[in-house]
Amino acid sequence: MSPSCKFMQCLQFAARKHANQRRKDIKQTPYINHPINVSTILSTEAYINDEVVLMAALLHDSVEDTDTTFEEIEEQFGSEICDIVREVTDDKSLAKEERKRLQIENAANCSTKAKLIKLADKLDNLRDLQISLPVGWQEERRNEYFRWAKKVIDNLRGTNQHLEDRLDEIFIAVLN
Ligand SMILES: Nc1nc2c(ncn2[C@@H]2O[C@H](COP(=O)(O)OP(=O)(O)O)[C@@H](OP(=O)(O)OP(=O)(O)O)[C@H]2O)c(=O)[nH]1
Ligand SMILES: [Mn+2]
Repeated sequence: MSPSCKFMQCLQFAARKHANQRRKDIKQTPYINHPINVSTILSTEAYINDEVVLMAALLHDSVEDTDTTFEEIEEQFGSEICDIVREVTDDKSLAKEERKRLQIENAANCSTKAKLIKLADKLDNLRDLQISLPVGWQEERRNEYFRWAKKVIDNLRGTNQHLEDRLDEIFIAVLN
């Protein structure tokens, strides 16, 4: 199976939008590696072949973290993908504590497609955290992220056993 023309355009769009952004690690990894990882995890580890999900994964942080608007996404990639991106986008106008609380509270009410992206997003972030501490973070902040992520994941269960198993392996290794 080869990726569709639409999928490749989506990859280009996400790469352009995240072009000047870096991850928080010491190596300043290009940010686009993370949306690519999330889409790849869904394809290779969760066995998802629905391109709507794989494309929404590429776009999942574009509105939250770049100048991308939902209107742009809807115009370029359609309303179904746009609605999924909307579901996985935090409202940055809210205080961080409130955003984190809402992720836990709203997780169970998401669509299955949005839940898949949330599972893969957390899995990639937790893997990064296992490898290294983001610049400026102390050990306690990493532990707090692990504890919070488990609360979000606990409200997403029953969505994809492959991803939930990978996440549980991490929680067993890092939480007591
Ligand atoms: N582990 C890790 N995370 C990094 C790194 N660079 C950037 N991030 C991003 O940081 C976010 C987690 O950090 P927080 O302090 O909790 O959130 P904040 O950036 O919104 O303030 C994640 O956002 P997110 O994808 O929107 O997910 P989430 O906020 O739903 O967890 C993650 O993608 C890195 O090097 N390692
Ligand atoms: Mn993300």
